[in-house]
Amino acid sequence: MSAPPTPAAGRLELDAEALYRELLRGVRQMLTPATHLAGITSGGAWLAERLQRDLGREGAPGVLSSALHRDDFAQRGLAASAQTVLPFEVDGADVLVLDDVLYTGRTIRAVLNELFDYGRPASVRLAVLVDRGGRQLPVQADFAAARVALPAAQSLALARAADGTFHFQVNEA
Ligand SMILES: O=c1cc[nH]c(=O)[nH]1
Repeated sequence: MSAPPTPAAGRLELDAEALYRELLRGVRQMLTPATHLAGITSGGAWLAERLQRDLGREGAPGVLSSALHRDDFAQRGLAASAQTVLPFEVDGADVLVLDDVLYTGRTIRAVLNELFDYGRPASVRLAVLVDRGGRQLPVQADFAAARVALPAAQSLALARAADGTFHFQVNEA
């Protein structure tokens, strides 16, 4: 159900607002009334917040932080990043995890551990704005609004303007 691969352009042009609309369409098809959205901080949490609103859902979505379960915790320590907030009962829940960019799969592994610290969900699915390949773990998205191939030297992250609109930040290492 994911979009076909987008050919990697020499100069990457990713329209985050267009991809958001594609994500909204995909997520709408994945939802049941019992599904809870939970976004990975920070880009995924922004996506979940806007999706929750655009889907006309009550309350706030969950926020998941990978900080406590990162496999490089020893090197990085605890960054002053947002904390996990899950405003629903995790036991038995159907959880749809949102993230901006799926890359190695390590963040997803970490937030799954985080989620299971709060309970035993009935199911967990993953929807992302961009799948950039480069997986190091057996993780896949149930929905990706776009698939792109990027050189390892480039980092890609979602940014949010003051008016709430999205764009991508591409950085050369
Ligand atoms: O656990 C994690 C998550 C993201 N990136 C890493 O290198 N490790």
